[in-house]
Amino acid sequence: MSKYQEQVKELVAENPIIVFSKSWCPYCRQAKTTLDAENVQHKDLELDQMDTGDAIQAAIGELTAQRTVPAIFIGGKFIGGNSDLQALKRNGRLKVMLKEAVSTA
Ligand SMILES: N[C@@H](CCC(=O)N[C@@H](CS)C(=O)NCC(=O)O)C(=O)O
Repeated sequence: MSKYQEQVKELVAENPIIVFSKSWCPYCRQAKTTLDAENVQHKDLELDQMDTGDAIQAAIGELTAQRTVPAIFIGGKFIGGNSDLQALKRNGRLKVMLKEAVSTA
C-alpha cells in the first residue's frame, strides 16, 4: 500500500465524516452545505490547496475506484460523491448514517 493510500486510510479512521474536496468545485460545495444543514462536524480537505493533493486524489482513486471530488467517507465507509450523498439524503439513510458515525466516534 502506498504512503498516500495509508494517509487516506488514517484520515478516514480519525474523522467520522470527511470530505476530500476542491475549493472551486460546485459539487463539493453542495456536499459540504448538505452536511452543514445536518448540523454535523465534518473534516474537509481542499486537495487543490495542498502540495500532496494530487497524490491523495490518486490514492483515493486506487482505494475506491472513484477519481472525482468530492469523495465522502462517513463512519469509515466510502459513500461516493455528491450525487450519492444527495441520494442518501432523499432516501432518509443519511441522517441514520451520520448519527451512527458521530455516536461511535
Ligand atoms: N457525480 C459526481 C461529479 C463530481 C465531479 O464531476 N467532480 C469534478 C469537480 S467539480 C471532478 O472531480 N473533476 C476532476 C478533478 O477535479 O480531478 C458527484 O456528484 O460528486
